Amino acid sequence: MLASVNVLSDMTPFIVAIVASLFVIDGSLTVGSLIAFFAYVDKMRSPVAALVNAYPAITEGSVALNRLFTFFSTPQTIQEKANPVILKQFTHSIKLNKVSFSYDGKDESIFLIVVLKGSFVFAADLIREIKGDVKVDFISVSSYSDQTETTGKVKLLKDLDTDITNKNVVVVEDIIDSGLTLHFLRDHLNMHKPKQIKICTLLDKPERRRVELPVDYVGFVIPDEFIVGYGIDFAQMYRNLPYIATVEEY
Ligand SMILES: O=P(O)(O)OC[C@H]1O[C@H](OP(=O)(O)OP(=O)(O)O)[C@H](O)[C@@H]1O
Ligand code: HPA
Repeated sequence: MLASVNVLSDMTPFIVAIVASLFVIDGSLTVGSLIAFFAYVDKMRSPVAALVNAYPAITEGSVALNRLFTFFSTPQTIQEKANPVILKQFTHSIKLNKVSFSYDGKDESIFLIVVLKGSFVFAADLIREIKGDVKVDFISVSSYSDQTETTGKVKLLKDLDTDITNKNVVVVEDIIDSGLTLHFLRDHLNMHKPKQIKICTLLDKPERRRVELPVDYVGFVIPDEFIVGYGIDFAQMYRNLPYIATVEEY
């Protein structure tokens, strides 16, 4: 439609020139009138051409407006409580002591694989307590979306950058809940043929386990509560809390 209007508008001067020339030959139109008419036609054509050229910008604008309306009319998925409790300032801190990992009793160098995002605070504290050779890489997975229940689908967002073939790997997790994340990760990492994989987690919630998963190093076994703080989130919030807290009523 737009193209045909454009073509028609471009062809107008030619059509007018041909028809008017025939009138001039015929004697029913003077050359002066033809020139004046030609000038008028061009003036009428310009606004139509400008409108046609502006059409893509108008369409883009209406799509953008539509998106804005959709954004403003989307209901909030996380409802704030009417009277939220303000958390008091905590003075406690988390301190890791006497950290060591062993592989078949041998003192070999290790390769830490930090599972983003939740483990970044724990891993930062952990790695500074490790004596001896240690290398680190990051892998990013997600399965909780903005809710307190796993979606059951683990999405790999970022793979390792380094080759771990024949390496002594320690996977560093913040929390193990259903176990689905580490189950997926263990299978994924095994494809790279490491020498051994050990699993280290700050928190373990065994009551919620959906799959069997041997865990080698556990900081704390915790009850079935939703945890936030120290890198751990609820809908991407609260990772900055310097302590570990539980979310009520979920
Ligand atoms: O044992 P699971 O039930 O699988 O749960 C554990 C996983 O859930 C959290 O990650 P999340 O998907 O929330 O991503 P995040 O680390 O980026 O917060 C947490 O950091 C673990 O990786
Ligand atoms: N808190 C935050 N993220 C989580 C949890 C939790 O208790 N369990 C699994 N992912």
